Amino acid sequence: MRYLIRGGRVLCPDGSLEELDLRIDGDRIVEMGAHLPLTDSQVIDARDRIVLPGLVDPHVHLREPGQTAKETIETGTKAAAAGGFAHVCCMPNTSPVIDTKEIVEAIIEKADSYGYAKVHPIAAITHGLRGETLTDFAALIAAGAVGFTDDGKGVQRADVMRQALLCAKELAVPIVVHAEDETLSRDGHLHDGEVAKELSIKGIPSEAEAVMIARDIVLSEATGGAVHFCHVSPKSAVRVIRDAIRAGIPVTAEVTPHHLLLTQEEALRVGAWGKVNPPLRAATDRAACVEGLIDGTLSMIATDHAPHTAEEKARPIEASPFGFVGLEISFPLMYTAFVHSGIMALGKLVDSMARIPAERFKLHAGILNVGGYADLTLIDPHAFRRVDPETFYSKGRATPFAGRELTGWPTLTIHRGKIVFTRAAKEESIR
Ligand SMILES: NC(=O)N[C@@H](CC(=O)O)C(=O)O
Ligand SMILES: [Zn+2]
Ligand SMILES: [Zn+2]
Repeated sequence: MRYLIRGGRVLCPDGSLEELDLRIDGDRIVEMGAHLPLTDSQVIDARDRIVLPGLVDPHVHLREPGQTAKETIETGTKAAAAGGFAHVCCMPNTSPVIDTKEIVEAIIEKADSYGYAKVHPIAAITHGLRGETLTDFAALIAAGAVGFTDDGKGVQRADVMRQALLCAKELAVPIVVHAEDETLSRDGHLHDGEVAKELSIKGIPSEAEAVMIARDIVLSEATGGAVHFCHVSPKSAVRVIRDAIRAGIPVTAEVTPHHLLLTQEEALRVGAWGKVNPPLRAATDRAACVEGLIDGTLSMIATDHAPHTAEEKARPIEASPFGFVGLEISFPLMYTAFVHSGIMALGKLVDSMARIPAERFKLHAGILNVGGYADLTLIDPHAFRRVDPETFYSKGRATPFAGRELTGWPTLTIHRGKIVFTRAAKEESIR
């Protein structure tokens, strides 16, 4: 199949927007230029659209194998396509845990058979996420794993983390850190602040996250093993990561749209739909995350898409699991808050949502160029729509952003030369 994507403003690798046509042949971009001839290609009208590289999300939970009432590889990758993502890294806290090469291979194969988006498993650091013995990193990488994490839990033992970093250095992959010291976080449900106090709910202090980040920076420096910090949320953590990067220690970090845009007060408004780990914190923490995004300390945006069933997220806060969905609204959330508002250049946002995560996990993705894979996303920078969880492809419905008016919605997603998502024209602007 040949497509001619015509008349759009294309985000070029140097960050500029240029009115260019793109030709796709098979799974590749074969031509980019002004006013390309039709030559037996099917036209995709991209006037009034911005053309971006397919986005890359370094942190999603697809829940397969084992938790298919929450999500499946099929529904999760459909949600990715609807959010403009061509690549997602999936987390290993499934059941069974992604700790064998057979499970890694099965996930990749299944995702490829659907073809909505590429899935790159991040395998477990330790068997069963028990925090004790390392998995077979080399075998898991050979099967397609792009990093290692015990996400959902922090690796409590420093000796185990040091060993993991030594192996990671040897194999040139990052250790992806969910930072949570359980001696400080245990039994907590919300940020340890005013709202938790008001609701008489046990809190999770910022230090539970920051002390483990500080520990792993020290271990990264000592071993030379690379660390990627997940979903950074407290001010203290942003500061120590910034210092570590300045000191040349091989660390990177991601931040979520929810930690950039929301605070602990959400619990009063949306209850368990705003319960997430790490928790939505204080206004000073949120401001520090924004500062970290702007200055490049937090160089990647991750959704931490964490679907649960409607029943689970309808429970009272203390009985509900941590996490909510994000894939289908992450780009419009970020675009509206940071680009439409004039705070950040589009090129920088897309770097943080495509090029930089692709580089970190060595994915062939994240920029538009001739000869590269035809993974791309058309964005409507004009229309405003409200977030309506009922329209999600994900099985998850919970999000504290329900009802928000956003712009910058993906209207068409192409993955490996195939159209994998189009937004229905009837979903027109509300403004
Ligand atoms: N973020 C969450 O609140 N939940 C995640 C686990 C995690 O990312 O730590 C989940 O798997 O549900
Ligand atoms: Zn986590
Ligand atoms: Zn996660």
